[in-house]
Amino acid sequence: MASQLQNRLRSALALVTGAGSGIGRAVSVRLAGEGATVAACDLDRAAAQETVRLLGGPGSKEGPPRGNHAAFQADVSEARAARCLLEQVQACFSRPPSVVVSCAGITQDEFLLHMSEDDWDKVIAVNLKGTFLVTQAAAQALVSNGCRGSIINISSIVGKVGNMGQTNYAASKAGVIGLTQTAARELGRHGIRCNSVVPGFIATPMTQKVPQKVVDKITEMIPMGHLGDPEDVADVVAFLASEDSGYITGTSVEVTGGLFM
Ligand SMILES: CCCCCCCCCCCCC[C@@H](O)CC(=O)SCCNC(=O)CCNC(=O)[C@H](O)C(C)(C)COP(=O)(O)OP(=O)(O)OC[C@H]1O[C@@H](n2cnc3c(N)ncnc32)[C@H](O)[C@@H]1OP(=O)(O)O
Ligand SMILES: NC(=O)c1ccc[n+]([C@@H]2O[C@H](COP(=O)([O-])OP(=O)(O)OC[C@H]3O[C@@H](n4cnc5c(N)ncnc54)[C@H](O)[C@@H]3O)[C@@H](O)[C@H]2O)c1
Repeated sequence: MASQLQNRLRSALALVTGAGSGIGRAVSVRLAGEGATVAACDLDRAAAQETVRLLGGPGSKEGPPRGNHAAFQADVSEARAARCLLEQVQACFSRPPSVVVSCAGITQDEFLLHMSEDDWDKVIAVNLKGTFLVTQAAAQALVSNGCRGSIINISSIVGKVGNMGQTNYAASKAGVIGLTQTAARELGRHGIRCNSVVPGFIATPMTQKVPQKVVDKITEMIPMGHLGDPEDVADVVAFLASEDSGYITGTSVEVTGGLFM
């Protein structure tokens, strides 16, 4: 990483949900690499703790701790858990997170004709309601403390163009964009920016579940010819977290290799 970026986020406290895997872990590593203190949250406590270890946090084998990073366990789809998460982060660091990245997400893919109500409910609960709950709790904490901030919500290109087998997921990710745009309209006066990142096909455990024939079909459609890496998404998240994007809010930034440009 260029040296001038190594301290770009030195004063930031960043809450990252879904930090235990894939894009959320890459985001945590990148923000910490730019000087942020990271509150790594995941449904899977051990996975969040592993991310903190990778950051050189408490209990790290990566040499002396670099920063006071900390792991938190929460199910973002539960209102009480989301509120408690923000309370715990503020109690731990004596301030609200100035950067909030909602990466927590799931898929429960099935064709519309066969999709169960439970498949629908689970995906909406985590991907859309979970993003709402974390965004709301974080915004309440920032506004009540008179703090500025940057909220970054991870949507998907599927939320813009749809995808076979993903009526639930596509609806959730389209909703994330609308939620984030509305939050941007309401929170701008408080100095809180809200933006969506819209990844395409990124090589993570989530996409490892996709049938290979589908992966092959989609990959052929990508102008850059290959899946993206979680770090490609983290690059954009770090920009939106920083003052280098200080006049950007309400946008959705695609990270797709040109898929559906
Ligand atoms: C031609 C491609 C058009 C692409 C349009 C939009 C592409 C957007 C790509 C971006 C992806 C990134 C998403 C990101 O946010 C992270 C994720 O969400 S990762 C999960 C993505 N999930 C999927 O793409 C769904 C994959 N499909 C499945 O899991 C299964 O097919 C399932 C829906 C569970 C149904 O399983 P079942 O066993 O009942 O059927 P088959 O798997 O045998 O499929 C039947 C035929 O349908 C074709 N198919 C299935 N899914 C897709 C798909 N997404 N795009 C295109 N074609 C699909 C499959 O190939 C079979 O075709 P054939 O009979 O010719 O073999
Ligand atoms: N991988 C892709 O191609 C892709 C593309 C576009 C968008 N996205 C989105 O990016 C985000 C991260 O996806 P990924 O590919 O890294 O997936 P991943 O499965 O590797 O990571 C998702 C993480 O979220 C956590 N999580 C799940 N449910 C949770 C809950 N209720 N509360 C808290 N944490 C929870 C999981 O434990 C996991 O650690 C998701 O929102 C996903 O929809 C992924």
